[in-house]
Amino acid sequence: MAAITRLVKRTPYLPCAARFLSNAPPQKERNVQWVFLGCPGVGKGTYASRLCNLLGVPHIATGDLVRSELASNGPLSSQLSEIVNQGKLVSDEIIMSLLSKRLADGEAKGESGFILDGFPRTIKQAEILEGVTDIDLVVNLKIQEEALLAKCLGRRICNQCGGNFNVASISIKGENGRPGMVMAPLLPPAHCMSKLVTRSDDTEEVVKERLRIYSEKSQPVEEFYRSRGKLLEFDLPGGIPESWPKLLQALNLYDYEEKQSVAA
Ligand SMILES: Nc1ncnc2c1ncn2[C@@H]1O[C@H](COP(=O)(O)OP(=O)(O)O)[C@@H](O)[C@H]1O
Repeated sequence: MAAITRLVKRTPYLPCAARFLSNAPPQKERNVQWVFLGCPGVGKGTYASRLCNLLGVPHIATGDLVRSELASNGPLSSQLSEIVNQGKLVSDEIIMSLLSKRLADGEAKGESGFILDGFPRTIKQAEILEGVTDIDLVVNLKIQEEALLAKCLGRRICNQCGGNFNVASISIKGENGRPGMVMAPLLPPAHCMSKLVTRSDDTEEVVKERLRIYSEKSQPVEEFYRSRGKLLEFDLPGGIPESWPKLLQALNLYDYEEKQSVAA
């Protein structure tokens, strides 16, 4: 984490989304350092990568780092493949080493700021992160539990362009005061259709284990950040068309997106 430590020492931080957009005179600003938390399948990757495009910061997903290490057939590959395909968590040491390397590579390329997705996933990881840098904001994405399994099982990746899609069509009836929810599938363009693959850890058995591990090991991380006043809870009201504008509003970024699209 040397890269991240140096990064922080050089630059003061903006503590939250509202400050990020405030009209206060610019300080020596650095880009946002945000974290996305949420159960497997909730949509962390989708919303984190959209926000990263908007804010011009890298989207760093530790799941992607693990998958690319696996695909490299390096010394850790067989150990990682067993852990990931059982739905277990990779050790904190391995994750910290993959993440430090990713941050150092980014820093060498001149990256500043980030949105972390899938990290921290344990209290130990949150403590290590807190020891080396300031996180401005932690977004805790939530969705009705019934939708999670279907969303994970519907995930598809295009093995050519790497795009993420979802073939699940979700419709949950509202009852006992709980609102209903409809989520249309997120289908790929025609040229990706025949190249869709499913992640090897997105089987029903493994997803259920990942959800169990999330509540045991990762849910306490929500409280870690809540107690520090950094947690923004966000209940996804539906699919991207309903959720994206509301997320921007919650982050005080609605006008920012409009200004960016006018400038483009
Ligand atoms: N921060 C982390 N700590 C430990 N293991 C991780 C971490 N991030 C990713 N992994 C490993 O990579 C797998 C895939 O992660 P990810 O793509 O984030 O999946 P999910 O869809 O469950 O959010 C996890 O099940 C776990 O084995």
